[in-house]
Amino acid sequence: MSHKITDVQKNREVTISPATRFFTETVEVGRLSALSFFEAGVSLYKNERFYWQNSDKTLTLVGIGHAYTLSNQKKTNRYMDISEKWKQLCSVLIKEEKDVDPILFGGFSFDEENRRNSEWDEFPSAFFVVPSFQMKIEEGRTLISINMITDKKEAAEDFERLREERDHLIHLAQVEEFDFTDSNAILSTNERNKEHYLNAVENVTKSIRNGKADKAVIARVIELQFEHDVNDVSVLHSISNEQQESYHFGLQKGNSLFFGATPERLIEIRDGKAYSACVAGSIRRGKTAAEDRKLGEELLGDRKNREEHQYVVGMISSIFESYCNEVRIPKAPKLMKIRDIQHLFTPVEGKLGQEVDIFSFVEALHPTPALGGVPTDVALKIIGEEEGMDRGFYAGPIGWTDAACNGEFAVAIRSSLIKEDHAYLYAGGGIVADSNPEEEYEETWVKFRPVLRALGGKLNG
Ligand SMILES: C=C(O[C@H]1C=CC=C(C(=O)O)[C@@H]1O)C(=O)O
Ligand SMILES: [Mg+2]
Repeated sequence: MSHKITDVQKNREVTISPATRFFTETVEVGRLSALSFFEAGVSLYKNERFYWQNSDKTLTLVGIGHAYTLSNQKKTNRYMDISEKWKQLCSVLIKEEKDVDPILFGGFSFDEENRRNSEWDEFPSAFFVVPSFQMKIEEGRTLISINMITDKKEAAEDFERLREERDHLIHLAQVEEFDFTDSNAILSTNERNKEHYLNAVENVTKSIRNGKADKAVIARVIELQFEHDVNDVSVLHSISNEQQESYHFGLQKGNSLFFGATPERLIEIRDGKAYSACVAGSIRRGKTAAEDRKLGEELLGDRKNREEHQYVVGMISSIFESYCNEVRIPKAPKLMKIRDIQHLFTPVEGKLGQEVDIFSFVEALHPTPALGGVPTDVALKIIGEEEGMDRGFYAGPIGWTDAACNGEFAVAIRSSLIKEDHAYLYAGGGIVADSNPEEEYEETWVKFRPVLRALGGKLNG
């Protein structure tokens, strides 16, 4: 059994100096389960792991250990701050042709202006990690990299120890029989404050009718208490199995795991093109195929839902028009049918005229009116006044980038924060002039379902 490489790990807080170097080395292995690799890191890197799979299932990432963390405590300039620090690190990257680009993975809080004491206290306004051990599964290939950032002149020995550790993790992932089906027994479910939520929706519709805003997304939280600490890997396993159409993510920090299965891409940059998605407007799935079709038709023709959706299309398309050439946006939304819910969906794509920093795209897009509202600043103020909670990383951008400026961020909805034997689940909905509080309340239950099921909770309806 190898041990944790503490002297290498200590370097994770180094600030970039003229001596700093960023080493990476990749090996290709045979097929290896991503969650087995994640779990192989449990004893030595229990709270320093992440997991990501895109909705197309063409990319899976696992990170174990922190070669470096980037965080930001400030309210302003957090996107460019992370971007600049990452660029500095990449400028001292030493890699060979065969090596995969190191990944920076993490996310941003929803709104730094509206933080309060809460379950999110250990999450700063931005939190990103360069993993010590990085797994990337793409195009049928499984690539494991070591990343090491150091100021030491003589780093060969440290690197050799990381190689031993890597081999140990790969071996464990290959042979260990991990139990992914560990069930999490729930002791209680606390809706916190239903009345508060219903009143908030009522107040927001009034404000909208009075012309204060066009739309604002109001969310709520439910809290689960478990008999034991929740098993992180079994939750990730369950959510990935059940939510085939969504992005899957898990990010550990301190004693917490933030995880979810979101259908909503914020931005992807790939080969000089940018992709986003407008996902807003919802209805439940039908019990039969015929009822499902009928509900889908109803959603496509529903004025309130079309209005919720159109604000998102308006905002995302105007950002794309300013960043891209050849912007393509279908005229009318389609249906996105996922396991528990149907949404109105409009894909957006454009060609980038020049290299665009993915963080500046994230900054321009976040929050879209699918999570914030219209106008954005007024909606954020309304959310701060009416919701009465800290969204933390819920509804914020979560994803990855690499040294070549590629990357993808999704919107962290259908998500939950697990803290040992507690879980906090978040769901919200777009409120417009003729929204109805009870109907919105029901819609949040449909949105809680994926995460509630993954946590072993009972489903409402
Ligand atoms: C804010 C959430 O969903 C957004 C995304 C899709 C549909 C939405 C809606 O119909 O209200 C919301 O705008 C959430 O799931 O917590
Ligand atoms: Mg809605």
